[in-house]
Amino acid sequence: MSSDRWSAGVIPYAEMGYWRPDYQPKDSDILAAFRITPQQGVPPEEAGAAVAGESSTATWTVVWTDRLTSYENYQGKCYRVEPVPGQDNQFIAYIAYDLDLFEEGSIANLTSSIIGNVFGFKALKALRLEDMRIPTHYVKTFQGPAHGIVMEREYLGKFGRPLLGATVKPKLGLSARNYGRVVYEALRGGLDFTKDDENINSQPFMRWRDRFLYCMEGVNRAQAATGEIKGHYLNVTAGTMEDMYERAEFAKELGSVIVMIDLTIGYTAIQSMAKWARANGVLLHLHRAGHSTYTRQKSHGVNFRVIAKWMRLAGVDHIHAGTVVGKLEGDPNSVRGYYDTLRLDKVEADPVKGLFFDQEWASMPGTMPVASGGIHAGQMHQLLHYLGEDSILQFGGGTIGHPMGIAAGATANRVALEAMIKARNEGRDYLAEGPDILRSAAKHSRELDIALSTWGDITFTYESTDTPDVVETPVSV
Ligand SMILES: O=C(COP(=O)(O)O)[C@H](O)[C@H](O)COP(=O)(O)O
Ligand SMILES: [Mg+2]
Repeated sequence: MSSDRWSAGVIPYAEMGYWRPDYQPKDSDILAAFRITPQQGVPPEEAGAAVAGESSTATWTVVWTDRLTSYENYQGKCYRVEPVPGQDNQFIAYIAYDLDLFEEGSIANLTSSIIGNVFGFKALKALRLEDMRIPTHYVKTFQGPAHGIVMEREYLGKFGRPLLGATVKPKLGLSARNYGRVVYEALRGGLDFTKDDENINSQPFMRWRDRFLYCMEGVNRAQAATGEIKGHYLNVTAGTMEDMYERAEFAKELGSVIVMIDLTIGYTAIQSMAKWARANGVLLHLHRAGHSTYTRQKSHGVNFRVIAKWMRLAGVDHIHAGTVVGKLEGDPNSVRGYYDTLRLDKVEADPVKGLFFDQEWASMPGTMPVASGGIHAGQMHQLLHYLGEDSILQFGGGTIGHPMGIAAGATANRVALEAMIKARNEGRDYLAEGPDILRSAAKHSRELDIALSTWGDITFTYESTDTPDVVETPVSV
């Protein structure tokens, strides 16, 4: 390293040792891929070095106290910068961080480094964290999903098909008793779960305790009517940890198999609830409320695949991860990448799916991805094809908006799903034959017939904002 490093004043980050094209990342390093858009006149290597510096040890000027540390170990090292195909001023900067920089088992600590200050850097026009490689050394310091996909299926006694759910609508305003009726109708009609919406917490029109009581009455009656285990995601999101624990304890006391939290509660609160969920044998559902404020734009923010990784480490059993075909953002290839990240034990780097690194989960259980937002029974073949069997398909409007009522909406979804699973198990090309499979199932189900005639033509075909840079073949849905 040049002795100029110790000249007083401001010297480029690259010369301070944060640009290290010779560096070979270690197996135990935490790796990050950032999309950088430098300001005019800032060389990409300097921009990458600045991100490496500010997200690890550096400040804007030389400090003599570096000499009191083994600073070369603690420095983040930008080891590669590549131009993004088709973009004249975007680069992917790869940065390696030594494991020593991070506290074990803390998403808060990991993120305070990696996304702490760097996104406000004046020398960058925009910055996006595209992906991270979490070494197994660090994976093993996290609890991971409170129960995981396998255990959830065993608790529920439900195998071989996606699970079905519905978000109670309208989002706000129902009284506790009317709310409980929606839960009952949807569950007895054939769904496995119903769900509080992200913004249902404890408002004046329906306090949490009343909601919990009426929802659990609905769950219990539906279980008795169908002989199946049913659940309602009781949203315990609240202003303080104490309130969340109180609500979760009450949910458990009433026999709920699942509670729910919103991403807005913060990483530490999520990890605390995951610990609680494992200790108490209650499944933990996470709604990614708020994520699009920073995940959606391609040049700035944090890609959802990184949030998915952090949340699997943090320990949630369910996470909303996109539908491909529904009303909200979700490019098919990117969504495949998120689902792989959440479910597989070993995920291979794949630029088509936007996955920059191999990721080993070292037997950490999987998190169940939840598809929710503008989906309906007429899309069942596509949902099964894109999202696979270990997923939860959630139809809010697509259950509660059924002209024959809520239970009929639920039945339409269940019949459509079972017809599709049967076709798949018989080896049919269910994606191509999907509409026919649904139409013949509808001959025996008036509920499905009406669902198809009401929503069959509804599609949300808009261009995706967030797509991987390398696209296999354009997929039309
Ligand atoms: O209320 C809904 C869906 O309602 P509906 O089924 O009536 O459209 C969920 O909050 C969103 O799907 C969340 O989005 P995401 O799952 O993408 O985070
Ligand atoms: Mg919602």
